[in-house]
Amino acid sequence: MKKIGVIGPGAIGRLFAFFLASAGHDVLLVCRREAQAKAFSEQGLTYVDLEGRAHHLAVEATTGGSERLAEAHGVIVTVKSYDTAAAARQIGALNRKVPVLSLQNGLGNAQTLARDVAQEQIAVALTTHGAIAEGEAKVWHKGRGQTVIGAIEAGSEVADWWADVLASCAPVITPSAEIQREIWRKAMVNIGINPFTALLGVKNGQLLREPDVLPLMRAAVEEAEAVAKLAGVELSDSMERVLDVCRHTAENTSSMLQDVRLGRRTEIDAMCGVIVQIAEAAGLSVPHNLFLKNFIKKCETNRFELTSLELKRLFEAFRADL
Ligand SMILES: NC(=O)C1=CN([C@@H]2O[C@H](COP(=O)(O)OP(=O)(O)OC[C@H]3O[C@@H](n4cnc5c(N)ncnc54)[C@H](OP(=O)(O)O)[C@@H]3O)[C@@H](O)[C@H]2O)C=CC1
Ligand SMILES: CC(C)(CO)C(=O)C(=O)O
Repeated sequence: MKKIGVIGPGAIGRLFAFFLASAGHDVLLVCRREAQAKAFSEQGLTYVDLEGRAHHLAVEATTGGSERLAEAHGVIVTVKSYDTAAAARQIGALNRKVPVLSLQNGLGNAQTLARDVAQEQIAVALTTHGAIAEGEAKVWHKGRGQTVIGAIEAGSEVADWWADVLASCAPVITPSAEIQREIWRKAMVNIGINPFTALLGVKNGQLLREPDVLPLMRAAVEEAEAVAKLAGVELSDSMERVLDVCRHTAENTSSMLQDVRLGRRTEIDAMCGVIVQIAEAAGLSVPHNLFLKNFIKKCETNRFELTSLELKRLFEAFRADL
């Protein structure tokens, strides 16, 4: 059994912490707020399974960051992409080699971790499990998913180490020798779903019933596929995958819709933002991704919801002004 630190015990961190702890691993939840660490220490971790049954486990939690992580055999990063740099610094301060797993969405998390952590220590996992955090110490498991794991450095054994640790507890772990490709594939799905659900205020499945919006989703995903190609990753059929995920996660409230509803920052910069950045550097026009990036930013500061016709007209006006 291993001692595993989880930096960022929000929805997905709590879900995997529960999987690990219930398989007998020793889990340390690394929080950034004292109130959260206190809630875990006093109430334990509550996991509500897919049938709605609640399970409680005692867990260790700290705001002690690097000092308390000193004993960990491995560290999982489950902060949002814009907080990855802070988590990387905490791991870098350990000053020793420890297997690290980025269990996050978005483009660029592994590169951010690699500023403070040796590349050979870093693995990335992409998961389609769905989880919603409630309060400080409870998580609802909202969709059974699959998890793909790969190392970012060829030849590194770090992904096998993590696959072994997680195989005992998290359902369906698939090792991948092509993790960069998986990261881009997941980004395509997030670009095709997340900003649209957030702007319309709808669950994932509703997008399938929005004829005014489906062409915008397709165009955004095709722009992102062209940018992936510039980055050396050839993808095809991304829109079909988007539609498939909408069907399979029809009742999900996407993470971006949850964020805007709660007045939190979204991960748009690590999705459409990266697409815009790479495209601009290469002189490629990506109006749909630029539109989504700009309007999600507006939505973060001043929440609004649009009808699909309003969204279509807003994009047409935006494009005419470019
Ligand atoms: N939820 C889901 O179903 C899925 C999420 N993902 C991805 O997983 C990642 C995490 O998402 P999710 O769990 O939903 O996000 P949450 O916002 O629920 O959780 C993130 C947590 O990280 C904490 N945090 C941020 N910085 C630090 C730090 N330096 N030290 C300690 N804690 C920190 C936050 O603390 P605070 O409470 O103080 O803000 C918050 O509790 C994202 O990239 C997301 O896209 C992927 C698949 C599914
Ligand atoms: C796959 C999807 C779209 C599921 O909701 C997701 O990853 C998210 O919400 O961030």
